[in-house]
Amino acid sequence: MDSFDIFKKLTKGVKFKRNSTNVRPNKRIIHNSTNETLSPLIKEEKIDLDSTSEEDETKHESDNKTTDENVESLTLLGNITSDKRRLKRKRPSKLSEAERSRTVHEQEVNRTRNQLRLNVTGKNVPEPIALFDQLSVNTDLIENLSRAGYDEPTTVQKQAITVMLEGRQLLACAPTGSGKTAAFLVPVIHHLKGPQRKGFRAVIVCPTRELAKQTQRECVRLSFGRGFRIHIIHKKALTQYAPNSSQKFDILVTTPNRLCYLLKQEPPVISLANVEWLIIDEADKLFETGLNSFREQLEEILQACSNKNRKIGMFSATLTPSVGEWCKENMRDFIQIIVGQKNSATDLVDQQLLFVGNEAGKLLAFREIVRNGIQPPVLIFVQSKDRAQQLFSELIFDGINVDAIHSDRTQTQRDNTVRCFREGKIWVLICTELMARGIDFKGVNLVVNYDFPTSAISYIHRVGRAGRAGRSGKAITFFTLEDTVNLRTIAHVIRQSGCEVPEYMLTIKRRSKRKLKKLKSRAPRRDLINTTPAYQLEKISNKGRYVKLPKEKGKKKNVVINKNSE
Ligand SMILES: Nc1ncnc2c1ncn2[C@@H]1O[C@H](COP(=O)(O)OP(=O)(O)OP(=O)(O)O)[C@@H](O)[C@H]1O
Repeated sequence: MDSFDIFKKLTKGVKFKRNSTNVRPNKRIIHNSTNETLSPLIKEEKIDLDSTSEEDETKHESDNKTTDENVESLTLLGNITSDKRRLKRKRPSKLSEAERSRTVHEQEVNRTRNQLRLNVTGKNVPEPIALFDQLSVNTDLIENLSRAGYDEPTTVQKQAITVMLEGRQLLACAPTGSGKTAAFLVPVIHHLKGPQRKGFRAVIVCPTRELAKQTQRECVRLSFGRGFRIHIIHKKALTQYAPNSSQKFDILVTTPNRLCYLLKQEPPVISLANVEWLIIDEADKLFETGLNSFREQLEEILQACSNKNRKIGMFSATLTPSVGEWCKENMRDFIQIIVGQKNSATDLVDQQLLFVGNEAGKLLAFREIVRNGIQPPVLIFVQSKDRAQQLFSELIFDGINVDAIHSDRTQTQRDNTVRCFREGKIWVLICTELMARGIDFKGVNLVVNYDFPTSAISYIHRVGRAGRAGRSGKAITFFTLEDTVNLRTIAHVIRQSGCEVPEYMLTIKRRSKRKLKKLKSRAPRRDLINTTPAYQLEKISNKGRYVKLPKEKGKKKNVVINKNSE
């Protein structure tokens, strides 16, 4: 007779009240006291706790009957113990062979998703692919991908393409530079098949014109041979639009403002009635506070896309709750994909925070970086167009091949600057937040946050201009005492992406939400970027903009002025 049998005899006829609430408090105490000799009842509770999480407690209580058969070791009558393992009686499986192999397959798919750090939510999510060849699309599309140098799909492409190919609506969040553009273009091109002269059948909305142009280029490249007419609304053409203008086009890539301008005309001069796919790129940017009107614009665009089979795809490297809420309200049965950790910076960029003391320290620090040698192309982010202009005036006198891009420059100037930077004619490009989102400059080696970003989201996108398509890069972020409000948050983002930050930064007192919100909407006031002595400056506006007085003849420095961009 073993201890279990003794236990059974001793407790014959006794009923244990498992649902009794006065047993519960014991659980926590017992969980921590491993070496105590406990009564069978209490010990049983201990084992139960070890094998479950708190969430499972309800389920667990109903399962108690089977668990007491699993008791591994019982302490009875002092030291009499039994270590006999009583095996759980197996119930004959009711699963059919087909069901069993389906379950095994589902487990394998889940394992693959875990390995890819792919988190999906939604009903009946299609499987991710491993190779482009596995896609059920025409071979010309695969050839175009291969011609673009895309040998293997990136993680977001592996899952998002299959989801959209099945006609499912999608909200996708994947790191900067991870190929989200092709992830939505491939299924859109597949669904549209070829030109039909039915007017726009796909609309892609981007926050800036630069990004819209880049997306249009990628669309042309990936749809090569299909003969699609891919359109961007040009400023000049805004006045020339007529209701039939858009009939000959298939795909529209646009900013929300221009599209809504045309939709608002009486009667509307653009028709979106045949749109099958509406893609919102950099979705959270368009939902940012301050750009509230985009919600209204989106309503307008949605109403204009009156085709009842219209599908929506939302993409970004960062997501805010408002985007998720909007999707729940407006996208029936959508699937959500998150690659890696939500709202994190790319781990391909080596990130560093540099204390520079004050404004003057920033210029010194940047000059030091240049003295130590930089590998172009380099992007420098400042917080305003005025500061972009001020920094440009300083660096141009250092003989650096530099240019600046911001919203005060004409569209032609902006286009030329981007082209010259892409072609390597400009080495250092000073920019504002305008260029932080989506812009894909090949091989940016260094991003300098000259002015501290006003939010973690802004930081993630700025830094993400380097380290794209699997390449590595570097980011240096200057900070002064004025920037400590946001320092802790950004230090955490840097640490999360695997880079080192001093311990004290992670423990700086958390700032109030109100302060962080205020900072997000308005960057701090900063001293002018200027090393020219005051006597050489003449104030020209009450906005704090200055011009340099002409230098005396013969004293001019040897300067490389970039004429390409003009
Ligand atoms: N499968 C692939 N293989 C190799 N390169 C790729 C692949 N897919 C995309 N790329 C390249 O990766 C770069 C980044 O792609 P893309 O601009 O689409 O990134 P993104 O995820 O949209 O970034 P962001 O969040 O900054 O907008 C581009 O240069 C693109 O050509």
